[in-house]
Amino acid sequence: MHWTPEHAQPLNQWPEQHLDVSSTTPSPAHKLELPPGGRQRCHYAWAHDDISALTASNLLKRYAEKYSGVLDSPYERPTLGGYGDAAFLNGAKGDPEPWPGPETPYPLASLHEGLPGTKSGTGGGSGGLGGSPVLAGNLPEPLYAGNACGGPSAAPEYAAGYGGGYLAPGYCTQTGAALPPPPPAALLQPPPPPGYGPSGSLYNYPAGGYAAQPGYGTLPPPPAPPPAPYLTSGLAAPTPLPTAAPSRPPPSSYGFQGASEAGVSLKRKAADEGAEGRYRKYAFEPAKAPAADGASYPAADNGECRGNGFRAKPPGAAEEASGKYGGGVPLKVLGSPVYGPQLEPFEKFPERSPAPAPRGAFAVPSGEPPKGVDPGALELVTSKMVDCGPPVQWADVAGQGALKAALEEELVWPLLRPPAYPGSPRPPRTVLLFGPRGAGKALLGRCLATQLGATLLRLRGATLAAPGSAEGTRLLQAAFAAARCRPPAVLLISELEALLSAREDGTSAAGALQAPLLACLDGGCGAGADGVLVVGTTSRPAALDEATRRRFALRFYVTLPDGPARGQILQRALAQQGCALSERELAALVQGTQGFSGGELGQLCQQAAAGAGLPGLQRPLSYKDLEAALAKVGPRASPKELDSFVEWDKMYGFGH
Ligand SMILES: Nc1ncnc2c1ncn2[C@@H]1O[C@H](COP(=O)(O)OP(=O)(O)OP(=O)(O)O)[C@@H](O)[C@H]1O
Ligand SMILES: [Mg+2]
Repeated sequence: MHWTPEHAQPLNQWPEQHLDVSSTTPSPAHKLELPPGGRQRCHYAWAHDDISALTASNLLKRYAEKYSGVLDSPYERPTLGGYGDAAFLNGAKGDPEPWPGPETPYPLASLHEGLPGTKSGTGGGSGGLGGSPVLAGNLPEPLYAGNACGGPSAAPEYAAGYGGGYLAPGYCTQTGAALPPPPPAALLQPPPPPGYGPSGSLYNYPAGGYAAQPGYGTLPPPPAPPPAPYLTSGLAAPTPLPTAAPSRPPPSSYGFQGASEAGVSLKRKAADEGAEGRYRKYAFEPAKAPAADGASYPAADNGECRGNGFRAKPPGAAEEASGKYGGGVPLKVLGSPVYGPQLEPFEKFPERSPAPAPRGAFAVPSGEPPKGVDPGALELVTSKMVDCGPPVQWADVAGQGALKAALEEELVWPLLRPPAYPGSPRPPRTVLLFGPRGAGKALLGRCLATQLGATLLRLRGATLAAPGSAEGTRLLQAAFAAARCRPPAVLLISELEALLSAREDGTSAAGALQAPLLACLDGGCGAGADGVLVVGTTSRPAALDEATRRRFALRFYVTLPDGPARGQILQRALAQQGCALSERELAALVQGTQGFSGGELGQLCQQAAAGAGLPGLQRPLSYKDLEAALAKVGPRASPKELDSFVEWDKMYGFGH
């Protein structure tokens, strides 16, 4: 090829032209244009194709020697820029200075990274010699094998070394005269020294890539990286970090109130690491198989039910715990040893323990029905209000990573641990969970009971305050008393706001319930006793007056589920209906259910099933059914309402 005036391009356009390395003589028409900053020496390679066979052979020999020298040198080499001929790749020869032009110098990676077959296979093909985009971007592709543009293949002798691995895609537009063929690949890439076998791998990736993570949003496993032939087989390859979550350090004290905001927020951030981080146990677990009888909750069996999802066994019946509870440990010695003596078969009012448990532990036995409590109401509470649902683990609550971590750190741990020293601060016994309806407040209350190994008693504010319910006060007091009789106990009062504000028409007993509630929260009905945790939930925190608000030592905002959490809740709900959506359909559904609470997502699935005529219809639920249901079920919480939660949280919440 002869030089033509079309090569007389300004320097800044020069990289658009192709480059021949067969000559070191600059063309007279290649005017030197000094970029800003000045460049003292600059030579251009000049293309021509009329060199003799002898010259060509000499050139080939020269470059072969040069590059075989490079390849034979130790692995830790400087970048090409350090070599005398670094500019070979940038179009200028013998200039070791970085390119001082207006653009930043082209990054020159280590030559090893650019060589075909090394680990830099992810650079979109631009990781060729030195990874120089100039070179890669201007080589006329038709010369090289592996040309995605369909150009003629390279001469067979170059195909192996120039397999197109370093050609970035998109060079099809370069149809100019071809460069002289590059030197044979065999010369540029001598056989690796012994031990540098192509099978050597830099990282311990599994051959087939990593398995997809369970749960929503599973992505296809990442492709295994290309082999790294430059590692000797004897070299110890870096090992991926261990996947087991490190054990969490115990809290240094019970001073939850004094925890600094910064420290708390850092802990919360760590909690958001979800399944991959140290809070792995908070990861949502796939749907559990429904009970054999179809009931989601085992039938209440008051003789055995402790209200925390666990059934106490007769003495001596050692039930092997599942892996979750520590293999080989009988189920009845759950969690902290503090609960060992209490996790015995429940009797209605167990005898007071002769040896009182240490003060401050959550499980101080009492067992005596308090005086002044209506026995009938107590009996009613005991038989009707003890929740015998299945245990709820942290992983059963989708999302809410930071909140779950906060509850565990601020509530569960302090309650489970004995006091650090006599007179140390008493752990909190009251917590308020507020947030939109169906956000999972009650679910978290049940989870707390499970974590504490506690009996769960449930009260609904709206039921107690129902018009005509003169029993409200008696039931409320009895519930507190019953909780005290069955320590450790969690008393879950949902719709708390219903107990507080009397209706204007006077049909509600709500106003009358506020005083007994406050008295009970102050410990008058046993709530202050060790071993009872009161969990109040409300979707109208603004309705709480200051007196009530102050009674709750901790106040947490339960937010609506985010996208991944919605996906998990949906997947779980749909799996129970035998419906499996594709990933795309699920993603679309998650997108379409923004602002839905967990409860509303459950309603959506039920509506879809009802709309499709299930369960009579013998086909699985489809995406279309869900789309149709979306027209009927929507989010109830308005943006304004959500803003008010955020505001309230800022003012009175614990700010997890
Ligand atoms: N994060 C979640 N993960 C899994 N299920 C959830 C989640 N949030 C809500 N749900 C499900 O949604 C339903 C309603 O939840 P829950 O009763 O706990 O809401 P709530 O906040 O107490 O509502 P309300 O204010 O009406 O009392 C339950 O079936 C619960 O299992
Ligand atoms: Mg609720």
